[in-house]
Amino acid sequence: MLEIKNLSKKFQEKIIFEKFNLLVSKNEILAIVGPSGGGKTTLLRMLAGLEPIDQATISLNEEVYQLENQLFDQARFGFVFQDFQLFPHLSVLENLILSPIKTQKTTKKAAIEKAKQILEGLELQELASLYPYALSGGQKQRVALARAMMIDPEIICYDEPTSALDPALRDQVAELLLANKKRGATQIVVTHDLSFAEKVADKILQVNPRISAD
Ligand SMILES: Nc1ncnc2c1ncn2[C@@H]1O[C@H](COP(=O)(O)OP(=O)(O)OP(=O)(O)O)[C@@H](O)[C@H]1O
Repeated sequence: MLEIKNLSKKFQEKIIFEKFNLLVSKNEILAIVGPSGGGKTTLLRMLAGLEPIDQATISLNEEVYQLENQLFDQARFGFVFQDFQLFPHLSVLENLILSPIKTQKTTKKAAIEKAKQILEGLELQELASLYPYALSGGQKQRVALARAMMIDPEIICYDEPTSALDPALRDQVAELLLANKKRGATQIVVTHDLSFAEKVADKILQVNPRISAD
């Protein structure tokens, strides 16, 4: 269970979050929707430790994180950002195996085996030796999803995971999220796509309905 209480965040004088609360239970999929500029990406960036949090109480399975020490245990989180953040100098397979080898001391052989399995599940096995520049936007998006799953994170956060995909591939991503749920993952998905949210989510949370695009 991930719980965020009384989160505040400002950029200069602009209030993005004020006393914002979020609760996602183990195994749940929470969809976060809201207007452009409402703070959805900022929320994920704060969880990823990429953006400082002004104030909040955040706990994961009742264990409270000390924000001032940046004690987020990133090995328990997986993130798929909108710009995918694939390493350009590494092949698809190398992109997938880097983190488990570095952070979890998985053997290269085991990591490759797992990567192949995950790629197959997403029908991406043909892409294993390609470099990111040779992939389409939708392929990069699904490789980023595959990479996030390599470390079996407890919480997986996705920023607009279907934005580059046609309807058939959107369905594939929906199935992937549901399969991750079966595996025990807790998931947070930021999306503009309400029908996708309704299809996969247990709960839908509206962020900052008052704030409109700037
Ligand atoms: N580093 C920053 N410095 C100043 N303002 C920022 C910064 N990052 C984001 N903002 C502002 O914070 C607000 C929230 O941005 P954010 O990208 O989180 O919104 P969003 O809900 O993800 O929007 P979209 O749906 O368009 O992706 C916007 O007004 C944005 O301009």
